[in-house]
Amino acid sequence: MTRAITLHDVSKSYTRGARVVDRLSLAIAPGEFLVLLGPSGCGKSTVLRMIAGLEEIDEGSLFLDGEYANELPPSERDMAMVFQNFALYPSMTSRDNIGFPLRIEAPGDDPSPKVDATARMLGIEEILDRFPAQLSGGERQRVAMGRAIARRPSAFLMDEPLSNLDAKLRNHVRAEISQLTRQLGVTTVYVTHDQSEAMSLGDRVAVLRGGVLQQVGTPRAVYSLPENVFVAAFIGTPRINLLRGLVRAPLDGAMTVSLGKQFLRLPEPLSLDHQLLRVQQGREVIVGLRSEAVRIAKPSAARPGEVPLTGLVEHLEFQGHEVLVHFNTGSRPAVVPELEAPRQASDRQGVRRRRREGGTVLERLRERAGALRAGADRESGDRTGAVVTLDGPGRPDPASAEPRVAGDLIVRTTPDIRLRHGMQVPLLVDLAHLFVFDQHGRRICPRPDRLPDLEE
Ligand SMILES: Nc1ncnc2c1ncn2[C@@H]1O[C@H](COP(=O)(O)OP(=O)(O)OP(=O)(O)O)[C@@H](O)[C@H]1O
Repeated sequence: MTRAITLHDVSKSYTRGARVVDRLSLAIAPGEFLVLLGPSGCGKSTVLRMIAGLEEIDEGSLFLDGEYANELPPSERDMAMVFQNFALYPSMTSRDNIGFPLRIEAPGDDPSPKVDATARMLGIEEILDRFPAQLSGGERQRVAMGRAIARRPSAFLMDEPLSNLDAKLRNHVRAEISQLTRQLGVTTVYVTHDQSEAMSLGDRVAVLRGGVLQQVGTPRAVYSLPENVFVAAFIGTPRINLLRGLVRAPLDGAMTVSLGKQFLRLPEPLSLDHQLLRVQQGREVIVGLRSEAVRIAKPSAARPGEVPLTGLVEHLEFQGHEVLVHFNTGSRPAVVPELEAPRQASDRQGVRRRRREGGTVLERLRERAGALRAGADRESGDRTGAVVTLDGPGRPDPASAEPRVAGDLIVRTTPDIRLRHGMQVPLLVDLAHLFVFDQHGRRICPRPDRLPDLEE
């Protein structure tokens, strides 16, 4: 039987003070493949270990198939864990490793039929008599999977199971895991910091940052409608272009989003999404353009909804089937500095120091928004908003956060377009793919489900 796993307002702190998981609520359906995604140190493994019963839940509740399970011992949860280091017993053959949980579960029973069936399913019959030291990384991971599935648990909990494999093997085993879990129809909770892994495996992806759930949705939804700038920047390759913009909405002229030296003119009649931007008049916003939102073409080739920009070629990344062109458009990139950062207490000092020095773009945006706002968000229960997102403890030196090559706008193009460093190139921006985030980093275009409070 496969199970429903529900977390309700679950929190956890290891030491007095900072919560590493902060009021997390998630409902995972029976048979669902849910990926917990987020940067290192955001609390993913802690959530998994709380579900497994290996870590105590400080506050909130865990329900398994609707039954309160906070105090249920791990052995009674009927779940199997797969770890990144495979955790095989070195002195046991693959056969014994796979059969080990079966022998614990039913001492005296011969585990061979189940071990053989599992090995057939994974295509590892040939290596059953070898020891872990005689196996490749991929084979070891398959044996570890075999051990997890042999006793047909009601849920799999996988903690970065592919991170010790090389890139090619990772893709291969990733496909196998997807196939296998779907075939078995067992609820799976899978932890990773690799967004492409999350997108390709998950029925749904839950994005965590600093222990706080930012968004949960299908891979398509989190990519196409990220709720805040953190999710937008964490998901998608190449990373979304984030530019500082200023909304101008004169009473007697066209509405524009200024990007420093150039601007995006919003076509009239204004769409509802663009009309709602009017309340941002005179305010700084963050403009998000995924690489597919911009193409290289002359203004005369513009289709409805496309507006012109120009860019100076600063760098070309040849990828074989495509080229990533880094343009300088004269705009200033907005930085999400904590994306890859582990939480570190010592970072707090750095935050204070950077605040005194003026801080990064988003720090300044956040400060303008006011610290009070963060408190208001917490009280009103809105903890996914980017005030919290941008105000977290994990804040490394912005310079080291994301090595960005020169250029503020990355555009994908086919390799047959001949471009050279220093060329000025006409671009068209498809406003149907325009994202705008407010000072708090929350998405305001396309409009969020909940319309923003006009008093904010
Ligand atoms: N046993 C522990 N005692 C104290 N702090 C811990 C313990 N385990 C984890 N932490 C801290 O809790 C935070 C969350 O850790 P966790 O392992 O859940 O994150 P993660 O998102 O899985 O990270 P990674 O991807 O690097 O494994 C980190 O700051 C970590 O240092």
